Amino acid sequence: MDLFNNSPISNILPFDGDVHYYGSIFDSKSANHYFDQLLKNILWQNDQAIIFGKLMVTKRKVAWYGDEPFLYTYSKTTKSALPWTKELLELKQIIENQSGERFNSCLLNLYHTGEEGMSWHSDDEKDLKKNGAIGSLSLGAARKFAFKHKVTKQTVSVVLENGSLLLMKGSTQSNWLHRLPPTKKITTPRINLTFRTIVT
Ligand SMILES: O=C(O)CCC(=O)C(=O)O
Ligand SMILES: [Fe+2]
Repeated sequence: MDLFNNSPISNILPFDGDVHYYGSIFDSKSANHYFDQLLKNILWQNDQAIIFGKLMVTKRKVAWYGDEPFLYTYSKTTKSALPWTKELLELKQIIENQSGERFNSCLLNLYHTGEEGMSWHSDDEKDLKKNGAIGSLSLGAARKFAFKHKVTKQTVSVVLENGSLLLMKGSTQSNWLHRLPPTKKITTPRINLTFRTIVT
């Protein structure tokens, strides 16, 4: 772990939200270790999405883990959380220590290449704690991540590096959308973990 590169940094949003980019919190050896373990040990499944009113299977893979078999509903599908793996519990602990927040669940995404991304949305489902923090850990290929204000349409973007932590909190999800834009320039995979709090 890089203990010298983790001082709380300033808010990257100009108003109406709180987003902190910590940069890489792991050296590349640990980041690669976690990437390999997660690729192997997570139960990756194709996601479903409603696109132009039609239920489609996405290329991106997802997984859902938590303290309890929490039900999480989005895009009209409901998933029950699987029990934490050893690596996920280690990562949860590290991110809780870094951020000073507590989480009870984690949604994982596997993007095989840059051509897979995620379109504009906010993580404001009713199962999630209102204004709860979301800790986002990125492993593998560096990808651009963008925010767009729901009213002013102002955008802000940040590159999420291998081993990096991004913390979204406060009113961010109420006021801003975010997305992972697709790009043909990146041909290698990326895993993203978003640690969340489900209301119990
Ligand atoms: O892949 C990412 O960095 C973001 C994923 C995301 O926004 C989500 O899972 O809600
Ligand atoms: Fe999200």
